Amino acid sequence: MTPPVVLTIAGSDSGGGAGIQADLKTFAALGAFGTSVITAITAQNTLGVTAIHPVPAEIVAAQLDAVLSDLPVAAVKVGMISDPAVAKVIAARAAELPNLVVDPVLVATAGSRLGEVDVVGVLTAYPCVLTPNRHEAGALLGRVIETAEEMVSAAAELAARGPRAVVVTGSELALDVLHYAGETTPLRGEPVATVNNHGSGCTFSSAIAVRLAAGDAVPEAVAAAKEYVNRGLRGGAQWRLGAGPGPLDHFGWSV
Ligand SMILES: Nc1ncnc2c1ncn2[C@@H]1O[C@H](COP(=O)(O)OP(=O)(O)O)[C@@H](O)[C@H]1O
Ligand SMILES: Cc1ncc(COP(=O)(O)O)c(N)n1
Repeated sequence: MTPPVVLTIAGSDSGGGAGIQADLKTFAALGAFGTSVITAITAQNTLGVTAIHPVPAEIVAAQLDAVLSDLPVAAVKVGMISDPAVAKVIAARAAELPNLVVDPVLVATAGSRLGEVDVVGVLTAYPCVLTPNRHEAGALLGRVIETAEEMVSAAAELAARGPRAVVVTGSELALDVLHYAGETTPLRGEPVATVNNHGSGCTFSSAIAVRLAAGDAVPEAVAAAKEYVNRGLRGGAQWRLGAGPGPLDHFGWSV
């Protein structure tokens, strides 16, 4: 059977743990055929980002044309966008991007800045599934989001800007908050004791896109993605890949 096609529009992580590399592994692991539009090349490892080379907007547009004009894309995940012109290219074609999931990437796990609120904020107005972590939700709203109560109000406020759903993720708390169809629901997971969380947000948003492509409704897609990330974190918990926060076990090699 022909697999569903999912597209990631994101940055490359040379260390292989986050960005395009995490997205394509997630797509493959969950049974989707992955395509990619690269928005930036980062020189990155588990310790951090040492250089960023933005891909020119016209090359991003050409990649998008090449994929959309030929392949039956069923869902799209958007990650790192560092250039306002690239945000414009994506926004101009947002209506053609089915099952859009936007991860408003602002800062890498190791602390380097990967995006700006003004640029990323452009896409939060589209009917997407928006997946900020607490820090990103706080940056988008201009205040600190830390507690479960603050996550609940942040999810509802961000949803009022236009997304069809918002999931504010809680990293090591394993508690996420979903706002969908007018309701806010806390999603509790099993916390995994690990330092290896590089790429967890990328993996989460990509897994949501795959499940939406497969026909899941938003709450089911989010629940399945949460479970997939949890497995990946458990599998990679004992891995020693790099001196900083390492990647997830995308293929279940260790669980
Ligand atoms: N240590 C952990 N144990 C269990 N779940 C986790 C852990 N860290 C992250 N998650 C889950 O991973 C998903 C991605 O969220 P998060 O790590 O907050 O994204 P980001 O990488 O953007 O900070 C969420 O479902 C979150 O609950
Ligand atoms: C190219 C790129 N894109 C995104 C992230 C965020 O990673 P995380 O999933 O850990 O928030 C990253 N570190 N690098």
